[in-house]
Amino acid sequence: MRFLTAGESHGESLTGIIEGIPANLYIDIDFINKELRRRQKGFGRSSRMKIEIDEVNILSGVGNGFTTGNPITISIENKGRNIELVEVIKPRPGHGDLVGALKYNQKGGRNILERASARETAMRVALGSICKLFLKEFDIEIYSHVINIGGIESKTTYYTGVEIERLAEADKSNIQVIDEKIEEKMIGKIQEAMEEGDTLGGIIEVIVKNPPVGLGSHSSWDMKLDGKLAAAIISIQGIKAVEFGLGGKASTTKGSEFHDEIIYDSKFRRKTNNAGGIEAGISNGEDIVIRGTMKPIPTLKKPLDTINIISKEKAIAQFERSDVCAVPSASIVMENVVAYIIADEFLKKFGGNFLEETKANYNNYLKYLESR
Ligand SMILES: Cc1cc2nc3c(=O)[nH]c(=O)nc-3n(C[C@H](O)[C@H](O)[C@H](O)COP(=O)(O)O)c2cc1C
Ligand SMILES: C=C(O[C@@H]1CC(C(=O)O)=C[C@@H](OP(=O)(O)O)[C@H]1O)C(=O)O
Repeated sequence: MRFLTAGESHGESLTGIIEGIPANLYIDIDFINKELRRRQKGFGRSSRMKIEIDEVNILSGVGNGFTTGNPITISIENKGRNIELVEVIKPRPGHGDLVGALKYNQKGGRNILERASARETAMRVALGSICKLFLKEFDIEIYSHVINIGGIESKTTYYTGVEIERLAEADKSNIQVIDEKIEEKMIGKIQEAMEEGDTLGGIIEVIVKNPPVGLGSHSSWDMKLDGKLAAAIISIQGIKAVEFGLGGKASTTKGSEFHDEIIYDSKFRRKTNNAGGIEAGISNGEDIVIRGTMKPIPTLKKPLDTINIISKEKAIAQFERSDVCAVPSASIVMENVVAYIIADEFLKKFGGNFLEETKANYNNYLKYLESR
């Protein structure tokens, strides 16, 4: 598979093309639009989220509700495009304004931020949700929840014992968190930052339920599933760290505690899941558990010091309408970016130009696994 997105934050619309989804997959447009709305929620987002009501328009690759095997083109209108676009000559530390203006020989940061902006993630969610629909055909589901905002923590799923069944509950919350009491505290923390003219980041956990053994490969660096997932997640605006399973805690855990002992219970399983479901770049059949850390939003109402690109004099960074915290939205983006990588690897392994063919290949593989 491959995909491409195009479109500026305040341009006419966003466009995306995804190629390689097999024919005969039912495209539930309501599901895609619901994913887009999930991405827009969250206390701490700017007024832009009240202007945009993201909805897809499918322009190719789908007929009578089913994929045809042709490239699928999607567009999403930018309802928030009618604002005055001023040049950004007092670049914001942490955004793309200065680096982009220098690299592309632009007077200021406007043309850069228009594309660096996380508006682009609306299209990645739309395309990723097609991948989610594909994965659902194989009972693979992807969940996320926010486990930290500005230092306020919620339990991680897999080693502190939050039952995996509760993951869907995060959707009921305004900020994609499982625990209501923690939700209140997190909202309080965002409110505080808002009043101080500051911003916040946090940590997101994504769980892939029911992946088969064998996605990705150990055999070359660019075929490893963890490497592909990490690259895709780090490419989300603002994400600065990615970890799998126990992640950073691996450095302080003994081998005897870290590694997941192998058991056999009609199939090969693990007693624990500290590896986060991937060993040697290959999924091991346990849930895939990934965390992404998001930095605080770079645009501050109480701006940081910077330098005027034209005069080279000291200045304070330009402020324009901005989110204070977008971790809940990034959580939905992360789910969908993960969906693309998992679907891509799934198709690399099982192939098929039409859904029934992929299913037959998959069922054959499951039979083979049973025989091991
Ligand atoms: C959902 C989402 C919303 C964001 N909203 C803003 C915002 O309103 N203002 C801002 O300065 N940055 C925002 N960001 C982060 C910037 O887009 C990002 O920091 C910038 O493009 C630079 O990229 P980098 O942080 O990956 O280096 C947002 C990120 C995400 C994922
Ligand atoms: C538009 C979205 O997010 C935007 C991401 C963003 C940035 O700099 O990344 C800056 C803000 O844009 P604006 O200045 O127009 O309010 C966010 O609202 C979106 O998520 O759909």
